[in-house]
Amino acid sequence: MKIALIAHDRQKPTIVKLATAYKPILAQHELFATGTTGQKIIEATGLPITRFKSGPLGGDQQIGALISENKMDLVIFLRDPLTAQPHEPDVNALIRLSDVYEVPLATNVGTAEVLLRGLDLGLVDFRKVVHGQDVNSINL
Ligand SMILES: O=C(CO)COP(=O)(O)O
Repeated sequence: MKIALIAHDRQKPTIVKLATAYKPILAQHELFATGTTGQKIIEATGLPITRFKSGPLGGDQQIGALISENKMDLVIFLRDPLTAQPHEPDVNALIRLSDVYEVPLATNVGTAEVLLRGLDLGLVDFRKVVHGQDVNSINL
């Protein structure tokens, strides 16, 4: 599965802790991130991550574009609900596209943990249908 990891500045320590705790699960998947978030996770965990631009410089839009092509299966976006972001329209666009394409999205660490545990249990396998795998070969 393709997983996007994104965090606003005040949430970066949290996403680093999350990625460290769930490294064994994350390591089984293809990881993507916005620029600074990806850098911090790579430094802390050594996980291979494809990094896009920083969020305010278009990174959210780059990930949104992949969502619109069904090339992203799960998004963890730890938003800062208490700080205004200069690129709020990009943040909203990414979340909106996740809803349009029915991509599981966590915007806080509590939901992120549920999603990652669910991913490990195969609960996100419905995404394989999107990728053309025969529905009868998937335990839904
Ligand atoms: O701003 C962001 C998401 O909106 C995250 O970008 P960075 O990971 O580059 O800090």
